[in-house]
Amino acid sequence: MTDTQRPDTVSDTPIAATAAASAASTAFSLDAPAAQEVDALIIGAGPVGLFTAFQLGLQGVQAHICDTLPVMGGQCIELYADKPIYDIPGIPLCTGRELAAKLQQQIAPFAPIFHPRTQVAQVLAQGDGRWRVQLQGQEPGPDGGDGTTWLLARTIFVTAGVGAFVPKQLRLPGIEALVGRQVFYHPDPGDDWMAQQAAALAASRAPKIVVHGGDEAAVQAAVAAAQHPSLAKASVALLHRRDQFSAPQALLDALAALRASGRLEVVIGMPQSLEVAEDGAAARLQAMAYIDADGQDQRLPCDQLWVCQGISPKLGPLLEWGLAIEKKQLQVATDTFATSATGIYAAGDIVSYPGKRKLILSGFYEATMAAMAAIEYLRGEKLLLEYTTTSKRLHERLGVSHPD
Ligand SMILES: Cc1cc2nc3c(=O)[nH]c(=O)nc-3n(C[C@H](O)[C@H](O)[C@H](O)COP(=O)(O)OP(=O)(O)OC[C@H]3O[C@@H](n4cnc5c(N)ncnc54)[C@H](O)[C@@H]3O)c2cc1C
Repeated sequence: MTDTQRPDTVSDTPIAATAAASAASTAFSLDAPAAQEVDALIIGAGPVGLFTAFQLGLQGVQAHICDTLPVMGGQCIELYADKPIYDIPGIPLCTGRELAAKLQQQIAPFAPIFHPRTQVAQVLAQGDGRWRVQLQGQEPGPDGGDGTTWLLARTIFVTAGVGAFVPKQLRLPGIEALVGRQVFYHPDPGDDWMAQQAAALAASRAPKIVVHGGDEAAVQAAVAAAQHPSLAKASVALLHRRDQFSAPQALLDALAALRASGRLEVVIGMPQSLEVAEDGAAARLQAMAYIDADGQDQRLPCDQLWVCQGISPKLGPLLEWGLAIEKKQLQVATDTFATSATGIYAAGDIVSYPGKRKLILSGFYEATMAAMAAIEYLRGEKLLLEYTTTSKRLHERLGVSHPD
């Protein structure tokens, strides 16, 4: 089910209202934007969200997965990518990064659709039992729109962990209007993104990129900008409050080499304000004012500002969707992992029930129970237990050979 349709004859109701909702009490939204129909949306691509996609895939359901992070893995990638995990059954030792990679390998046969750098902003009940979900991109979309996608989901799985990992904002007057055009939070310094920035800077004879931050992401972005061939004519400055950076030694060595060669300048200071010129209808960033280590006002010319001040989890809009919550945890039934709203399930660190343990192992169990309950809800019939060892149907879905 992947058709795009305009659900302009169905009603939008906040989740909280659905328990008591009658058709008459709902507000019709005649100008609702087009939405893509999906069977399952997973909110959060941490280990539990990924295993939910696996269990759904085994049952023939292709999931959509969204996350505010650019990559899958949740806490495993964001908080302890290179630290060891010893308590995943059957895997005596792996790092957070390796577990995330193995889970992605496991779900690959089911080709789930990943929406990176996307936060779920709204979940609205429809009169027909489905959920209309607003996915808000962090940057404008390629079509020049505001980066919003709408999905019409039959089931939703909230595997939001400790909250959406979102970049810490740089609080300077006027910065919001520049985000996605000249200001980027925690950019993904891959080839495609670099090429996009090179194209955006092509009109400038001597473009200037300023990276702000002192952690691994900041050093990585500055080194990548200085080394990338498509940005060869851009000057690169790394602005931080002190001349000390926290990153793996190989990255620090690369930074030192680029500084020594003059390709990259480290600027010590604290941002104060942005210098913006009117350029037709749009404001255009020209420079940043900062205070240097001696307390003096300084000016740093700047065509692009890449802000890497760290990432922190925020539960954000999730708390306002109207699902039953206690102490910022979703309440679930332990036989189905259904939430208080029909068709919405939850698993992993975001849920609470008597005896809950915040472990990946528990999350995998909860994800399995939730996916199976959702399949029964979608099909309206009991799900037969099949083993991946012996089931011909499961082998076909996994794309592996079945011994007849
Ligand atoms: C330092 C450390 C070490 C740990 N070591 C272990 C260990 O050894 N063994 C173990 O079992 N557990 C360990 N844990 C705990 C384990 O990491 C968590 O139990 C696990 O990550 C929970 O998985 P999850 O998928 O529920 O949530 P998360 O991993 O938190 O993933 C949730 C994802 O949802 C996204 N998200 C949230 N809200 C939204 C939204 N509205 N829109 C879009 N995306 C959203 C977030 O960005 C995030 O990527 C450790 C935790 C830490 C911090």
